[in-house]
Amino acid sequence: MSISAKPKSSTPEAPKSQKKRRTIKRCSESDEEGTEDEINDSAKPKTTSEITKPKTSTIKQQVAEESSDSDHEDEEDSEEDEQDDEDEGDEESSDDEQTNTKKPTKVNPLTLKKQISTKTQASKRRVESDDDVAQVASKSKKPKTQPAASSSSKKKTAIPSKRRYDNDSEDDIIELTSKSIKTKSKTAQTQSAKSSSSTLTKKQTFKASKEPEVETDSKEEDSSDDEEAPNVVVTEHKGNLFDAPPNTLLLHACNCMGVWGAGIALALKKNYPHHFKRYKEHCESTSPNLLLSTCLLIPPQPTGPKHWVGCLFTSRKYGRGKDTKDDIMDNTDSALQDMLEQLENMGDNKPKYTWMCKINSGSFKVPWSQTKALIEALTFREGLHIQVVDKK
Ligand SMILES: Nc1ncnc2c1ncn2[C@@H]1O[C@H](COP(=O)(O)OP(=O)(O)OC[C@H]2O[C@H](OP(=O)(O)O)[C@H](O)[C@@H]2O)[C@@H](O)[C@H]1O
Repeated sequence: MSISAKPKSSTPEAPKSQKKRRTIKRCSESDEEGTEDEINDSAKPKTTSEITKPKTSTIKQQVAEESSDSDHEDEEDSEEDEQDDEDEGDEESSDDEQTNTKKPTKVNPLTLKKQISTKTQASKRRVESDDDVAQVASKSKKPKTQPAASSSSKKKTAIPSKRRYDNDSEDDIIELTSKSIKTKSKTAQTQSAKSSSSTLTKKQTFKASKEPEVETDSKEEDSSDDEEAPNVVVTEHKGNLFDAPPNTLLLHACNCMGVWGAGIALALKKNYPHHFKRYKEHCESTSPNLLLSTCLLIPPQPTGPKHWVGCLFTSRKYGRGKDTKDDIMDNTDSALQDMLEQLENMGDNKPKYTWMCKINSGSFKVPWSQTKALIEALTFREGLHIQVVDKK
């Protein structure tokens, strides 16, 4: 099977030479709450391998960064100050250097779509492959600039995940009838039906509308590789992210420093203290370099809103030490793909809905249109509708 590497750039000649891929342990593994353990035992997905996913992240050799964010709480300032000691140069010089040493990240949506589709399909097989390793297993370098790279160059490493699911919470969840979601989903399906005849037209279909597989066994793998997964569908509306129905995944962008100190992250910290605790513990137990470009899915907690919180590690630091826009986009792409892989491996235990704020568009200062285009270029075999909610 030929696996195409995910293109991270329209300029293949400019490899992101300083990036490496690593494997990290999922956050859920670090859960120490007895209740959660019990829940996990009782609500364990069908097989361990189903909740085992290849963990990937991109390590960026830390070019001179500095961060001196003063917008955060004292304890967070302290943390950042510690990090500042590791940094050198000011924000501008850091950005300049990063810009000079890293490739542009403009993505060709069509190329990306095709290659991501292939990658996603390949990743599931990798989960069951041979590479179960310890928490910090080295990974092959992510071939972000080699669209035609061989499968070995993008090989991921499967990590046994002890992901926990709050079965009680899910039992409590009422079958929701989010009219807007259903209406938009139907619209997406309709659009898909109209566009399905053209391979060049972006598909917006969900699994329910997927045509039955008729391939023979011998061709099953090849046909799976060739099968074009539907694009992730994004719709937007005004509102409060926290008004999502139960069993919704709330996605937001995070730094890797264990700090939710501003913007929607701060609001999450106040409204979802247990989720924040999980996030913080995860950051404290894992190197920022390993967290970057990954996604942490925190299930509903025993108390508080029955929401999942999805932390997309799109920047290593925050404030003035945040990554460049190009790097944030790059990291966002990888983190979202990581999220999709996890969702796929969850099977029926995945969150029912997915809501997102306009990630990266606040503190991280990346125009929302760029992030949105990136998300819409993603594909997901089971189909995914992300409702973007913004207060403004
Ligand atoms: N209740 C609500 N419902 C719906 N939308 C809401 C909302 N509240 C705010 N928004 C909008 O949500 C978007 C994102 O804006 P944000 O600045 O928050 O996030 P971002 O992704 O640019 O940056 C991430 C870093 O910001 C944080 O703070 P620190 O790094 O600690 O400094 C993190 O920790 C990360 O590191 C903006 O459109 C806001 O209008």
